[in-house]
Amino acid sequence: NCISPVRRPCGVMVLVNPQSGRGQAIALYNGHVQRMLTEADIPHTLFITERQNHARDLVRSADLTQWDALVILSGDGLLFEVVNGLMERQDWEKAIQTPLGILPGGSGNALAASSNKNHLLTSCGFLLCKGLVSKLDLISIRLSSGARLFSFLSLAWGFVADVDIESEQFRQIGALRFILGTLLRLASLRIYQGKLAFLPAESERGSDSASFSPADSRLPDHLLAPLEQPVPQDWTLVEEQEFVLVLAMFQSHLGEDLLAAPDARADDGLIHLFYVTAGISRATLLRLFRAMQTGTHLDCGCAHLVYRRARALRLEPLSTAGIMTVDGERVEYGPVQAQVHKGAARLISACCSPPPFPE
Ligand SMILES: Nc1ncnc2c1ncn2[C@@H]1O[C@H](COP(=O)(O)OP(=O)(O)OP(=O)(O)O)[C@@H](O)[C@H]1O
Repeated sequence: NCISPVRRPCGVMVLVNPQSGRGQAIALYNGHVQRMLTEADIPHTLFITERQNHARDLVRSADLTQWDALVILSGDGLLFEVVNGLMERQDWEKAIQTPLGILPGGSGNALAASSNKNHLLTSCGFLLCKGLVSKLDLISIRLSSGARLFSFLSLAWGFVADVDIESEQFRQIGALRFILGTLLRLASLRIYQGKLAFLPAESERGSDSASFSPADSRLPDHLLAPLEQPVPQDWTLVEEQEFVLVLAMFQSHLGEDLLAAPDARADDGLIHLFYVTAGISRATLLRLFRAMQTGTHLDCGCAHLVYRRARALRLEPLSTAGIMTVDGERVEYGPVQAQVHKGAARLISACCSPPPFPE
């Protein structure tokens, strides 16, 4: 699915979050990344983020004619800011075509792991130097307040979202925080009540309900009906209303070592929807997460785990408070819906074969 190499020599904006992961991103830049980019003759400028939303503000106002690629040395959270900053620009249509690169510096690094066979910093840096660009799906997320976000990774509610956010207090131990968080949440396993509906991927027609917010012309969500109306008739309503987790994946990896949706590709135009219904035992849930490390959780024969491919979904929690995450970042809690926009952004990744230019 490779569409073109980045023009070379090119100017690269490298955004580093000094707080990401175990706070080693600057050291990674000084130790590895700077040398690789210099050796590959890639002119670049370092921007160190000073606060939340700094990267979002930077790319929203940047003169993008100066930059041929935006590279994030951080976790998925910083890329989430960059994607949304680009989509908030007047010239969003052109801006979102700027190739994006990710060098793993966070504790999750799911996109870096999804787009690379060997998800080491070095292999990501190597890809960046090769400059192969492929398409990346963006998922439009509508929150009940009317806010709209663009996601490239995941939407989570229940167990996974709780672990992600509750384990932030253990940030100092890096990716181990997810294991610790999982064990703690398993010990006090909860049931989450809500309604789930989705448009199956195989549905040919696609909903013809009125599209959203005529005022917002960015990537119109033609599959979604307004939240206060019922979902369109060709959607599937999930009978169960008691869940342990609902997880919509847009990439293969939920974390560096969690292959949640083995078949997912960056631009497959699909939402890989997983949900686990109430009644699952702690031991089985733990087994599922262990199997997810090798992407074999669907082979466990667990009747509580359901997997569907979708193009859009709606989730309506029945509780008024809780945790919901988009790309691992906490978002406002409440009814939410999502629709995939195939290949709307561009990613520097390993999924190009063969290389379009001689090495
Ligand atoms: N200088 C900073 N100080 C504090 N927070 C920052 C700073 N720069 C960025 N942030 C915020 O830190 C949050 C986490 O960043 P990021 O996701 O990149 O790292 P991570 O959480 O370690 O990685 P992952 O998302 O893969 O777990 C983001 O919401 C981002 O806005």
